[in-house]
Amino acid sequence: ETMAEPPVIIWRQEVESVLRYRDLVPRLEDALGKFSRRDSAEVVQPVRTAVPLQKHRGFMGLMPTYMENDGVLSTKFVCFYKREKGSTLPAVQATVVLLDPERGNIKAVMDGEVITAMRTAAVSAISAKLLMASGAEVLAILGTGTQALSHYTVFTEMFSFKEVRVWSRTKENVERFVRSVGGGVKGCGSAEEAVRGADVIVTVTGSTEPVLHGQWVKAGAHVAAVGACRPDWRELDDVLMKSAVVYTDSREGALSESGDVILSGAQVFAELGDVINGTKPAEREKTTVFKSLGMGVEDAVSAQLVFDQWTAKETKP
Ligand SMILES: NC(=O)c1ccc[n+]([C@@H]2O[C@H](COP(=O)([O-])OP(=O)(O)OC[C@H]3O[C@@H](n4cnc5c(N)ncnc54)[C@H](O)[C@@H]3O)[C@@H](O)[C@H]2O)c1
Ligand SMILES: O=C(O)[C@@H]1CCCCN1
Repeated sequence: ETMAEPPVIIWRQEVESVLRYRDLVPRLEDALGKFSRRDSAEVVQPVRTAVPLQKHRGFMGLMPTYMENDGVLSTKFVCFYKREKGSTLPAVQATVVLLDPERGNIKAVMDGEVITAMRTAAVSAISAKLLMASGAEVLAILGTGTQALSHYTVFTEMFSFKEVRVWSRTKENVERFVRSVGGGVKGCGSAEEAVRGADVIVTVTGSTEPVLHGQWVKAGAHVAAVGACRPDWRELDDVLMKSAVVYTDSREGALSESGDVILSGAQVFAELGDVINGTKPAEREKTTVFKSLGMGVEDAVSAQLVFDQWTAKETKP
Protein backbone atom coordinates (compact mmCIF):
# COMPACT_ATOMS: atom_id res chain seq x y z
CA GLU A 1 0.00 0.00 0.00
CA THR A 2 1.51 3.32 -1.07
CA MET A 3 1.69 6.23 1.30
CA ALA A 4 -0.58 9.17 0.71
CA GLU A 5 0.93 12.28 -0.81
CA PRO A 6 1.75 14.97 1.76
CA PRO A 7 -0.86 17.74 1.98
CA VAL A 8 -0.54 20.83 -0.15
CA ILE A 9 -0.67 24.20 1.52
CA ILE A 10 -2.74 26.87 -0.19
CA TRP A 11 -2.29 30.18 1.52
CA ARG A 12 -4.13 33.44 1.49
CA GLN A 13 -2.90 35.04 -1.73
CA GLU A 14 -3.37 31.83 -3.66
CA VAL A 15 -6.92 31.43 -2.36
CA GLU A 16 -7.59 35.04 -3.33
CA SER A 17 -6.19 34.49 -6.80
CA VAL A 18 -8.41 31.49 -7.62
CA LEU A 19 -11.72 32.14 -5.82
CA ARG A 20 -14.36 34.13 -7.72
CA TYR A 21 -17.89 34.98 -6.65
CA ARG A 22 -19.35 33.93 -9.98
CA ASP A 23 -18.06 30.38 -9.42
CA LEU A 24 -18.82 30.35 -5.71
CA VAL A 25 -22.44 31.52 -5.76
CA PRO A 26 -23.90 28.61 -7.76
CA ARG A 27 -21.97 26.08 -5.65
CA LEU A 28 -23.25 27.64 -2.46
CA GLU A 29 -26.84 27.64 -3.73
CA ASP A 30 -26.45 23.96 -4.51
CA ALA A 31 -24.92 23.29 -1.06
CA LEU A 32 -27.69 25.16 0.79
CA GLY A 33 -30.32 23.17 -1.08
CA LYS A 34 -28.57 19.89 -0.36
CA PHE A 35 -28.20 20.72 3.33
CA SER A 36 -31.92 21.47 3.69
CA ARG A 37 -32.89 18.12 2.20
CA ARG A 38 -31.32 16.39 5.25
CA ASP A 39 -30.20 13.44 3.16
CA SER A 40 -27.11 11.96 4.79
CA ALA A 41 -25.80 10.78 1.42
CA GLU A 42 -25.65 14.44 0.42
CA VAL A 43 -24.53 16.28 3.56
CA VAL A 44 -23.50 15.28 7.06
CA GLN A 45 -22.90 18.44 9.04
CA PRO A 46 -23.27 18.47 12.82
CA VAL A 47 -23.87 21.79 14.60
CA ARG A 48 -20.45 23.34 15.13
CA THR A 49 -18.56 22.68 18.32
CA ALA A 50 -17.45 25.92 19.99
CA VAL A 51 -14.66 25.57 22.53
CA PRO A 52 -14.54 28.64 24.80
CA LEU A 53 -11.17 30.44 25.03
CA GLN A 54 -12.26 32.25 28.15
CA LYS A 55 -9.00 34.02 28.89
CA HIS A 56 -9.04 35.58 25.42
CA ARG A 57 -12.79 36.21 25.20
CA GLY A 58 -13.13 33.98 22.19
CA PHE A 59 -14.12 30.59 20.85
CA MET A 60 -12.61 27.96 18.63
CA GLY A 61 -15.31 26.68 16.32
CA LEU A 62 -14.85 23.28 14.71
CA MET A 63 -16.95 22.73 11.58
CA PRO A 64 -16.65 19.20 10.13
CA THR A 65 -18.65 18.29 7.03
CA TYR A 66 -18.97 15.25 4.80
CA MET A 67 -20.59 15.27 1.37
CA GLU A 68 -20.70 11.60 0.42
CA ASN A 69 -22.10 11.90 -3.08
CA ASP A 70 -19.62 14.63 -3.92
CA GLY A 71 -16.69 12.90 -2.19
CA VAL A 72 -15.84 15.97 -0.11
CA LEU A 73 -14.65 15.73 3.50
CA SER A 74 -13.48 18.83 5.33
CA THR A 75 -13.34 20.73 8.54
CA LYS A 76 -12.83 24.38 9.27
CA PHE A 77 -11.16 25.62 12.41
CA VAL A 78 -12.35 29.13 13.15
CA CYS A 79 -11.34 31.20 16.14
CA PHE A 80 -13.50 34.23 16.79
CA TYR A 81 -13.15 36.85 19.50
CA LYS A 82 -14.95 39.68 21.14
CA ARG A 83 -12.43 42.48 20.58
CA GLU A 84 -12.11 45.73 22.48
CA LYS A 85 -12.57 48.94 20.51
CA GLY A 86 -9.15 49.86 19.10
CA SER A 87 -7.76 46.32 19.26
CA THR A 88 -5.49 45.51 16.33
CA LEU A 89 -5.94 41.75 16.66
CA PRO A 90 -8.19 40.04 14.11
CA ALA A 91 -11.73 39.13 15.20
CA VAL A 92 -11.84 35.99 13.05
CA GLN A 93 -9.04 33.57 12.02
CA ALA A 94 -9.73 30.41 10.09
CA THR A 95 -8.12 27.41 8.45
CA VAL A 96 -9.83 24.82 6.25
CA VAL A 97 -8.55 21.25 5.98
CA LEU A 98 -9.63 19.05 3.07
CA LEU A 99 -9.35 15.27 3.53
CA ASP A 100 -9.60 12.18 1.38
CA PRO A 101 -12.76 10.48 2.67
CA GLU A 102 -11.56 6.98 1.72
CA ARG A 103 -8.06 7.01 3.21
CA GLY A 104 -8.52 9.72 5.80
CA ASN A 105 -5.37 11.61 4.91
CA ILE A 106 -5.25 15.37 4.64
CA LYS A 107 -5.11 16.54 1.01
CA ALA A 108 -4.87 20.26 1.62
CA VAL A 109 -4.54 22.82 4.35
CA MET A 110 -5.75 26.22 3.27
CA ASP A 111 -6.24 29.70 4.52
CA GLY A 112 -9.81 30.05 5.76
CA GLU A 113 -10.09 33.78 6.12
CA VAL A 114 -10.68 34.58 2.47
CA ILE A 115 -13.03 31.60 2.23
CA THR A 116 -14.93 32.79 5.32
CA ALA A 117 -15.14 36.36 4.06
CA MET A 118 -16.28 35.38 0.57
CA ARG A 119 -18.64 32.48 1.28
CA THR A 120 -20.42 34.39 4.07
CA ALA A 121 -20.95 37.42 1.85
CA ALA A 122 -22.02 35.24 -1.08
CA VAL A 123 -24.64 33.47 1.07
CA SER A 124 -25.99 36.84 2.25
CA ALA A 125 -26.19 37.90 -1.40
CA ILE A 126 -28.11 34.70 -2.16
CA SER A 127 -30.52 35.60 0.66
CA ALA A 128 -31.01 39.04 -0.88
CA LYS A 129 -31.50 37.57 -4.34
CA LEU A 130 -34.25 35.34 -2.95
CA LEU A 131 -35.87 37.65 -0.39
CA MET A 132 -35.42 41.35 -1.17
CA ALA A 133 -38.35 43.24 -2.67
CA SER A 134 -38.30 43.78 -6.40
CA GLY A 135 -36.90 47.16 -7.32
CA ALA A 136 -34.66 47.43 -4.24
CA GLU A 137 -32.56 50.59 -4.56
CA VAL A 138 -30.82 51.33 -1.26
CA LEU A 139 -28.32 49.08 0.51
CA ALA A 140 -27.11 49.83 4.05
CA ILE A 141 -24.15 48.12 5.71
CA LEU A 142 -23.62 48.32 9.48
CA GLY A 143 -19.97 47.59 10.32
CA THR A 144 -16.80 48.34 8.35
CA GLY A 145 -14.59 45.27 8.91
CA THR A 146 -13.65 42.26 6.80
CA GLN A 147 -17.22 41.10 6.25
CA ALA A 148 -18.41 44.62 5.43
CA LEU A 149 -15.89 44.74 2.60
CA SER A 150 -16.70 41.29 1.19
CA HIS A 151 -20.43 42.04 1.43
CA TYR A 152 -19.94 45.36 -0.34
CA THR A 153 -17.97 43.64 -3.09
CA VAL A 154 -20.41 40.84 -3.87
CA PHE A 155 -23.57 42.93 -3.38
CA THR A 156 -22.37 45.55 -5.84
CA GLU A 157 -21.17 42.83 -8.23
CA MET A 158 -24.52 40.99 -8.22
CA PHE A 159 -27.02 43.84 -7.92
CA SER A 160 -27.25 47.44 -9.02
CA PHE A 161 -28.23 49.54 -6.03
CA LYS A 162 -28.70 53.27 -6.59
CA GLU A 163 -27.28 54.10 -3.19
CA VAL A 164 -25.00 52.30 -0.74
CA ARG A 165 -24.68 53.57 2.83
CA VAL A 166 -22.32 52.50 5.57
CA TRP A 167 -22.13 53.10 9.30
CA SER A 168 -19.65 52.04 11.97
CA ARG A 169 -18.92 52.97 15.59
CA THR A 170 -16.21 55.45 14.73
CA LYS A 171 -16.02 58.15 12.11
CA GLU A 172 -12.45 57.05 11.25
CA ASN A 173 -13.65 53.55 10.38
CA VAL A 174 -16.40 54.91 8.17
CA GLU A 175 -13.95 57.19 6.36
CA ARG A 176 -11.41 54.41 5.93
CA PHE A 177 -14.07 52.13 4.47
CA VAL A 178 -15.36 54.77 2.05
CA ARG A 179 -11.77 55.41 0.90
CA SER A 180 -10.97 51.71 0.55
CA VAL A 181 -13.86 51.09 -1.84
CA GLY A 182 -12.97 54.19 -3.83
CA GLY A 183 -15.97 56.37 -2.98
CA GLY A 184 -19.48 55.66 -4.22
CA VAL A 185 -20.59 54.88 -0.68
CA LYS A 186 -22.31 57.29 1.65
CA GLY A 187 -20.79 57.35 5.15
CA CYS A 188 -23.43 57.85 7.84
CA GLY A 189 -23.20 59.33 11.32
CA SER A 190 -25.62 56.89 12.94
CA ALA A 191 -27.01 53.44 12.34
CA GLU A 192 -30.49 54.91 12.17
CA GLU A 193 -29.48 57.37 9.45
CA ALA A 194 -27.92 54.52 7.46
CA VAL A 195 -30.91 52.20 7.59
CA ARG A 196 -33.94 54.54 7.39
CA GLY A 197 -35.59 53.88 4.05
CA ALA A 198 -33.06 51.19 3.07
CA ASP A 199 -34.39 48.21 1.09
CA VAL A 200 -31.57 45.86 2.06
CA ILE A 201 -29.63 46.01 5.33
CA VAL A 202 -26.52 44.00 6.12
CA THR A 203 -25.37 43.77 9.74
CA VAL A 204 -21.72 42.69 10.01
CA THR A 205 -20.61 43.98 13.40
CA GLY A 206 -18.86 42.45 16.36
CA SER A 207 -21.58 43.80 18.63
CA THR A 208 -23.15 41.67 21.33
CA GLU A 209 -26.10 44.04 21.76
CA PRO A 210 -28.68 45.16 19.19
CA VAL A 211 -27.33 47.67 16.66
CA LEU A 212 -30.38 47.44 14.39
CA HIS A 213 -33.79 48.40 15.74
CA GLY A 214 -37.04 47.34 14.14
CA GLN A 215 -38.59 50.77 14.43
CA TRP A 216 -36.04 52.12 11.92
CA VAL A 217 -36.61 49.37 9.38
CA LYS A 218 -38.82 50.05 6.37
CA ALA A 219 -41.70 47.58 5.92
CA GLY A 220 -40.74 45.03 3.28
CA ALA A 221 -36.99 45.47 3.78
CA HIS A 222 -34.60 42.51 3.76
CA VAL A 223 -32.00 42.17 6.52
CA ALA A 224 -28.97 39.88 6.27
CA ALA A 225 -27.71 39.54 9.86
CA VAL A 226 -24.21 38.09 9.98
CA GLY A 227 -22.75 38.92 13.41
CA ALA A 228 -23.96 37.76 16.87
CA CYS A 229 -23.20 34.07 16.62
CA ARG A 230 -23.50 33.14 20.30
CA PRO A 231 -26.73 32.36 22.16
CA ASP A 232 -26.26 35.44 24.39
CA TRP A 233 -25.13 37.87 21.66
CA ARG A 234 -27.50 40.15 19.78
CA GLU A 235 -27.36 42.39 16.73
CA LEU A 236 -31.10 42.81 16.12
CA ASP A 237 -33.79 43.85 18.61
CA ASP A 238 -36.99 42.01 19.52
CA VAL A 239 -39.17 44.42 17.56
CA LEU A 240 -37.43 43.48 14.33
CA MET A 241 -37.20 39.76 15.11
CA LYS A 242 -40.90 39.58 15.91
CA SER A 243 -42.13 41.63 12.97
CA ALA A 244 -40.03 39.89 10.32
CA VAL A 245 -40.30 36.56 8.57
CA VAL A 246 -37.14 34.83 9.79
CA TYR A 247 -34.97 32.65 7.55
CA THR A 248 -31.71 30.97 8.58
CA ASP A 249 -28.97 28.86 7.03
CA SER A 250 -29.53 26.06 9.54
CA ARG A 251 -32.47 25.69 11.92
CA GLU A 252 -30.40 23.64 14.39
CA GLY A 253 -27.59 26.18 14.20
CA ALA A 254 -29.94 29.10 14.86
CA LEU A 255 -31.68 27.38 17.76
CA SER A 256 -28.38 26.60 19.47
CA GLU A 257 -26.27 29.67 18.57
CA SER A 258 -28.34 32.71 17.64
CA GLY A 259 -29.13 35.09 20.50
CA ASP A 260 -31.37 37.03 18.12
CA VAL A 261 -33.51 33.94 17.52
CA ILE A 262 -33.33 32.32 20.96
CA LEU A 263 -33.76 35.41 23.16
CA SER A 264 -36.46 37.06 21.03
CA GLY A 265 -38.50 33.87 20.89
CA ALA A 266 -39.07 34.50 17.17
CA GLN A 267 -40.02 31.52 15.05
CA VAL A 268 -37.72 30.39 12.27
CA PHE A 269 -39.88 30.26 9.14
CA ALA A 270 -37.49 28.48 6.78
CA GLU A 271 -33.92 27.78 5.79
CA LEU A 272 -32.55 29.41 2.64
CA GLY A 273 -32.18 25.88 1.28
CA ASP A 274 -35.93 25.32 1.67
CA VAL A 275 -36.57 28.33 -0.55
CA ILE A 276 -33.99 27.11 -3.06
CA ASN A 277 -35.63 23.66 -3.04
CA GLY A 278 -39.07 25.22 -3.50
CA THR A 279 -40.44 23.69 -0.30
CA LYS A 280 -40.94 27.07 1.45
CA PRO A 281 -41.94 30.39 -0.09
CA ALA A 282 -39.81 33.52 -0.42
CA GLU A 283 -41.87 36.22 1.32
CA ARG A 284 -40.37 39.03 -0.76
CA GLU A 285 -43.01 41.62 -0.03
CA LYS A 286 -42.76 41.17 3.74
CA THR A 287 -39.98 42.32 6.05
CA THR A 288 -37.50 39.45 6.07
CA VAL A 289 -34.47 38.60 8.20
CA PHE A 290 -31.86 36.11 7.09
CA LYS A 291 -30.00 35.09 10.25
CA SER A 292 -26.62 33.76 9.12
CA LEU A 293 -24.50 31.64 11.44
CA GLY A 294 -22.24 30.05 8.85
CA MET A 295 -22.13 26.36 7.93
CA GLY A 296 -19.42 23.78 7.36
CA VAL A 297 -20.97 22.75 4.05
CA GLU A 298 -20.34 26.27 2.73
CA ASP A 299 -16.66 25.90 3.60
CA ALA A 300 -16.56 22.38 2.15
CA VAL A 301 -17.73 23.42 -1.32
CA SER A 302 -15.59 26.57 -1.22
CA ALA A 303 -12.47 24.60 -0.25
CA GLN A 304 -13.13 21.99 -2.95
CA LEU A 305 -13.48 24.79 -5.50
CA VAL A 306 -10.20 26.36 -4.36
CA PHE A 307 -8.48 22.95 -4.46
CA ASP A 308 -9.75 22.14 -7.97
CA GLN A 309 -8.78 25.53 -9.37
CA TRP A 310 -5.42 25.54 -7.64
CA THR A 311 -4.68 22.01 -8.92
CA ALA A 312 -5.66 22.97 -12.48
CA LYS A 313 -3.35 25.97 -12.27
CA GLU A 314 -0.43 23.95 -10.84
CA THR A 315 -0.61 21.23 -13.46
CA LYS A 316 -0.79 23.64 -16.37
CA PRO A 317 2.60 23.63 -18.21
N1 LIG B 1 -22.38 34.28 9.84
C1 LIG B 1 -21.18 33.95 9.48
O1 LIG B 1 -21.00 32.99 8.77
C2 LIG B 1 -20.01 34.76 9.92
C3 LIG B 1 -18.78 34.59 9.29
C4 LIG B 1 -17.72 35.40 9.67
C5 LIG B 1 -17.89 36.35 10.65
N2 LIG B 1 -19.08 36.47 11.27
C6 LIG B 1 -19.31 37.48 12.29
O2 LIG B 1 -19.50 38.72 11.63
C7 LIG B 1 -19.04 39.79 12.42
C8 LIG B 1 -18.07 40.63 11.64
O3 LIG B 1 -16.91 39.87 11.32
P1 LIG B 1 -15.62 40.56 10.66
O4 LIG B 1 -14.70 39.48 10.31
O5 LIG B 1 -16.05 41.55 9.65
O6 LIG B 1 -15.04 41.34 11.93
P2 LIG B 1 -14.21 42.71 11.94
O7 LIG B 1 -13.59 42.81 13.27
O8 LIG B 1 -13.37 42.80 10.75
O9 LIG B 1 -15.34 43.83 11.82
C9 LIG B 1 -16.26 44.06 12.84
C10 LIG B 1 -16.91 45.42 12.69
O10 LIG B 1 -17.89 45.58 13.73
C11 LIG B 1 -17.65 46.82 14.42
N3 LIG B 1 -18.07 46.65 15.81
C12 LIG B 1 -17.49 45.90 16.77
N4 LIG B 1 -18.18 45.98 17.92
C13 LIG B 1 -19.22 46.80 17.68
C14 LIG B 1 -20.29 47.30 18.47
N5 LIG B 1 -20.39 46.97 19.76
N6 LIG B 1 -21.18 48.12 17.89
C15 LIG B 1 -21.06 48.47 16.61
N7 LIG B 1 -20.07 48.04 15.81
C16 LIG B 1 -19.17 47.22 16.34
C17 LIG B 1 -16.16 47.07 14.25
O11 LIG B 1 -15.88 48.40 14.44
C18 LIG B 1 -15.95 46.59 12.82
O12 LIG B 1 -16.37 47.58 11.91
C19 LIG B 1 -18.46 39.13 13.68
O13 LIG B 1 -19.45 39.13 14.67
C20 LIG B 1 -18.15 37.73 13.22
O14 LIG B 1 -18.14 36.81 14.28
C21 LIG B 1 -20.14 35.70 10.91
O1 LIG C 1 -19.14 30.24 10.08
C1 LIG C 1 -18.20 30.99 10.28
O2 LIG C 1 -17.18 30.92 9.63
C2 LIG C 1 -18.31 32.09 11.33
C3 LIG C 1 -17.03 32.46 11.93
C4 LIG C 1 -17.18 33.49 12.98
C5 LIG C 1 -18.23 33.16 13.92
C6 LIG C 1 -19.51 32.77 13.29
N1 LIG C 1 -19.32 31.80 12.27
